[in-house]
Amino acid sequence: MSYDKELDAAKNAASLAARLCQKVQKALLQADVQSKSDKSPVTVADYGSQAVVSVVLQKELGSASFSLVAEEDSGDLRNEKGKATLQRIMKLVNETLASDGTYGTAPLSEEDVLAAIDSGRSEGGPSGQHWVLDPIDGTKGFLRGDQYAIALGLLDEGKVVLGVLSCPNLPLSSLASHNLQDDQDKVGCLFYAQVGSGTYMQSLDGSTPIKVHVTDLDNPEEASFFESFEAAHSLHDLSSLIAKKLGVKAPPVRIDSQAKYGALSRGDGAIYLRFPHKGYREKIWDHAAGYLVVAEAGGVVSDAAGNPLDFSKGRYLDLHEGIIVTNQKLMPALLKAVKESLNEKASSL
Ligand SMILES: Nc1ncnc2c1ncn2[C@@H]1O[C@H](COP(=O)(O)OS(=O)(=O)O)[C@@H](OP(=O)(O)O)[C@H]1O
Ligand SMILES: [Mg+2]
Ligand SMILES: [Mg+2]
Ligand SMILES: [Mg+2]
Repeated sequence: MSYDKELDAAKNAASLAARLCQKVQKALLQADVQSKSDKSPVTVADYGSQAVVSVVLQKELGSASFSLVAEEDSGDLRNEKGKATLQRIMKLVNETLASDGTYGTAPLSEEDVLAAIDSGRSEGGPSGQHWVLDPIDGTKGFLRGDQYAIALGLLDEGKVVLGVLSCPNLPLSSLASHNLQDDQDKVGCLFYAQVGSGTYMQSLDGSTPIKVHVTDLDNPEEASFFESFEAAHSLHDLSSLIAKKLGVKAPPVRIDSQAKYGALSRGDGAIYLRFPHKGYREKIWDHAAGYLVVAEAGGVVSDAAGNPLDFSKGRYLDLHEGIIVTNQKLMPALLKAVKESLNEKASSL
């Protein structure tokens, strides 16, 4: 089965949402940032991006059987306190849709915007098609002016069949060769993958796509690894123990969001390690798009016991301990190092 039509719609949606996010990141006001009930930050751009993606997908593909599993909901925007924020989101969404020329025929009302955000309340699951969206993955990175991604996947019968990652701040050239002082380096990458068809990257302003591959490195000593920028999101001590066991010499590359999956898919680094603190449950929108982008580029994504990720269980992923990503050659050694490190950690408690 081909998902070409869905892929075109997803690329449009994720690119347009990036336009909205870039505009907000350039002129971020304190008033644009709110705290959710779990204390994590959310901005007008998270809500606006979710609304834009929902509207574009439904305009392109119809709304009859549309199902979207997405991170944000409109709860905090429906009370008195949220009124001004909602106004700002509506303005942003309408300006963004109008800037494209294709989607902005009639401006959306406040109710339309709330409904577009809330279309993301689907529970997903093992049957039928469900879009999976993180409107801004790495909100903390977004607030710092660092990396973030608009991550959009499509599930069909419980399997990820499309993955699109829009990374507005990721340099087009490899992070491995990237000179952070060199602000001439162009940024803004769009990664996309369709199951069975490989992974491609183009610039967000529409350059010719190039096919990308994970690294073919087989010596762990030459590998470098990615992990979360935020220590609260992943156990940095544990990844450093794993890296030491593998003989990795390079220091960790800490960047926010699924930009890590994008960077890995083009071989900027060889390994991604993610070990959340005890009790945290991973959500499918934090991994669905990134997973396919890496898998179609020849990489392997699994939990810490080597099991494949199962996106068919609803909004959450059930995992053993954490998520590890690398190429096929390095995976056996990585799994061994992970197992030994987890055992050491358990016996030291
Ligand atoms: N405690 C905890 N543990 C693990 N993960 C958490 C935790 N809290 C949040 N999150 C999720 O992390 C998402 C951000 O992705 P990363 O961890 O890759 O980026 S970062 O480097 O930490 O910024 C982030 O995604 P966004 O909310 O979309 O930014 C969260 O879903
Ligand atoms: Mg996220
Ligand atoms: Mg998010
Ligand atoms: Mg969030």
